[in-house]
Amino acid sequence: MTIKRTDFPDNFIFGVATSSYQIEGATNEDGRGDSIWDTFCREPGRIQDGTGGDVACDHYHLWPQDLDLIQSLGVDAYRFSVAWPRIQPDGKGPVNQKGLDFYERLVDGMLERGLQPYLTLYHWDLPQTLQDEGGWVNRETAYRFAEYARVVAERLGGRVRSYATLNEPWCSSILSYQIGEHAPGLQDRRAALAAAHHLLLGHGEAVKVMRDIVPGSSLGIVLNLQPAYPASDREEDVAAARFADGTFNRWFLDPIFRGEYPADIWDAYGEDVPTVQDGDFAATSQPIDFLGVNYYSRSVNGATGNVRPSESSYTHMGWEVYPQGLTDLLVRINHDYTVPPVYITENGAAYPDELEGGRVHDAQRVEYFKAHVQATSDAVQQGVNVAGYFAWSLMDNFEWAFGYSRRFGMVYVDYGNQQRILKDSAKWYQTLVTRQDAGV
Ligand SMILES: OC[C@@H]1[C@@H](O)[C@H](O)[C@@H](O)c2nc(CNc3ccccc3)cn21
Repeated sequence: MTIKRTDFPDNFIFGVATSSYQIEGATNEDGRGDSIWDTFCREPGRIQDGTGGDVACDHYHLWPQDLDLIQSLGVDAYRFSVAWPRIQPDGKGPVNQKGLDFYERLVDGMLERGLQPYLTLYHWDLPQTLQDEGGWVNRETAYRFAEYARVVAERLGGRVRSYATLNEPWCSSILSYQIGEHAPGLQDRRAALAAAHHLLLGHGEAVKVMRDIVPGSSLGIVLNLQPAYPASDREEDVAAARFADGTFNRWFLDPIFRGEYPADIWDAYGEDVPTVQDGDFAATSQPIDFLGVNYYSRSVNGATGNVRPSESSYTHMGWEVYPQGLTDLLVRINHDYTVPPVYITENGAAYPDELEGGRVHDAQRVEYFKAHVQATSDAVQQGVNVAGYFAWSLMDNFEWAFGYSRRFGMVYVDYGNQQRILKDSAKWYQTLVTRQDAGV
């Protein structure tokens, strides 16, 4: 099998993705306020290597060369996120014009290079001042988010045609307020479920506001979805997989596409369920123009916990390489829900890359991308309306609780001198997207 660009529709978008906190640095520059990640990184023990996003890839200063790099790959689009604390340092009220100016220059730079901007409004960097008032557990934050969305849309609306409200509300709620591995690092399921609800409410309120400001633009949301497979056909394993699917996938898909929470999981959550007010589901489920799917791996669920199939290979994050899971996931959501066009907004892998003679031979990552681009094509062939694929990530960057110890980039970053070096995977992607018939 040789996956080729021509295996996809002519208007299929290939891109690369990043996020503000992971690449920008300049956390104290031009009026930017603190985010919850600046606070979290200062708390001892939170980040595996004790680092933070103060410098990261210094993209705030190196963005022209980084856009040149993206352009050199031959991709159609660039998925990036706007840092709320650069736009409203206190999360509400006064707007920081220098922050808006930065993103205006960045977007103009994309357009000048023929790159389509795919903007994400929120990729986890909540202004700390809002967290001081409860963060996403506070329903008011949903309304502050819609106000922030208005500010961005009013400034960039003439240039940007695609807006995702949230990146991965599961991570911004469950991982952050229940599991506690991400900022703000709380461990309270009731708080996490309230946060999840207010994130989805904020998504809905922001879409409502943006419909008037940027008519004709494509508005959507990005979910991390993970297909759950039972370890065996034993009833208890099947039940474990259904519960995992419910808490990870359906708890977010259902309020967006069905205007309700899944009854089985609602019952399982008992008294921890969120307070739902009249009109909330009308907001969370209003029509959107695309669904972004971040896919990395699957889960294999047993009654006594997750299973790690011994015959599979695993990435540096310990995630199983399972490309079939992407096809299965896309076919399933296309069958179970009435979905708009789908973008794979993130897909990629971390491996312990070695710089050798100025080269990085990341053969495992090349194979990962080939297999998952093929899996995406398989879903298209099975009738799923997939409109694009964004590789995670353009370049190595701050990998949240893992700091800089995990490299996801197709471009290597030497943090000592901020040099960018194309890995073999970047070269493979370049041949794919520029129709040079990349071989398998
Ligand atoms: O971990 C790799 C990327 C991360 O760098 C992105 O900022 C984020 O959007 C992202 N989401 C996932 C998948 N979801 C996930 C699940 C468990 C823990 C952390 C992320 C992977 N990634």
